[in-house]
Amino acid sequence: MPLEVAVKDACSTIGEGPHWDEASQTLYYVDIEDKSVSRWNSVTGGVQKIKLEKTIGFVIPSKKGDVIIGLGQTIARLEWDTKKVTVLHEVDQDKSTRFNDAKCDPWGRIWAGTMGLEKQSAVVEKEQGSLYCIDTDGSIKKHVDKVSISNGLAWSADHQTMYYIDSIPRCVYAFDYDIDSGSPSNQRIVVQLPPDTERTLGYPDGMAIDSEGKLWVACFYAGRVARYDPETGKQIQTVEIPGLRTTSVCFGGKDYDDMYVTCSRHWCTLDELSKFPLSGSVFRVTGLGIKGCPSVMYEG
Ligand SMILES: O=C(O)[C@H](O)[C@@H](O)[C@H](O)[C@H](O)CO
Ligand SMILES: [Zn+2]
Repeated sequence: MPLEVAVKDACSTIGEGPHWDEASQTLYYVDIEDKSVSRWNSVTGGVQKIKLEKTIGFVIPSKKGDVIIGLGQTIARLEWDTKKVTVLHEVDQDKSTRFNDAKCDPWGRIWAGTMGLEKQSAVVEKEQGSLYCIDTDGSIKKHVDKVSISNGLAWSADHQTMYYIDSIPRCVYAFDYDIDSGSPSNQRIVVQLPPDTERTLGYPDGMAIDSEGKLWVACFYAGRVARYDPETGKQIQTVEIPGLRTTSVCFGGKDYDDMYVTCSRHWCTLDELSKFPLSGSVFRVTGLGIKGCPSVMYEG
């Protein structure tokens, strides 16, 4: 299936957190260690970038018209035009962590997780992170702790299941999900990558769900996005990506039939950069023949 570079050299460090904004036909993404957030206009090809003062783990547009960001250990609002940052919450004050990936549930609550600081890709002090929910009234609550690298999130179409990735145990978990209260329960493993395949099958990272309820998982160090059936835990399709450190995926474009993929350039070896010179770019995959689910904005 056709793959093209949507944004060349989009990120100099860890490209992450693609979020398709339908109204503006733009793609938001972050460059975590570059401390920047960008917005690429798919119609004009133009990119707007805002530099920040701390690492940025995610960006999610809100219904108020600003964006919510995971800035260091804080959740903040960023007004795009004025660049004004307002901190809403600070977490993990007794630990060395930072916010990483986040996603809204179908009701528009933000689920955002933290991770220990990396010295190298996927090298962290284990179980330092947590998963938080920021409700539409602005309140924050911790739901899961002892997370190593909090990553991809997705919800089933019937809203009854929440999927969640911790990259270090290399699994995708499922929880029963109560959409009315925003509470997950009954955690179980639905996909487990086999041991000793870290450099071939990679670490599961960002995730998106398609209209058939299948999970698309960015596989860091594997240069691919893998499609899994959460019912069987089996891989059913893969898309090769010319960036070994594939970090995340979302759907966008007309009818949500395009897939956008981010990857990292951070800590790439010279050998890796010569084999994968496009590391750090944002890719668009077309012709998949499936439809993805929209990115949900924050309703608060
Ligand atoms: O993209 C992310 O989520 C982290 O910020 C990354 O650093 C990688 O995930 C990690 O290194 C491999 O799992
Ligand atoms: Zn990630």
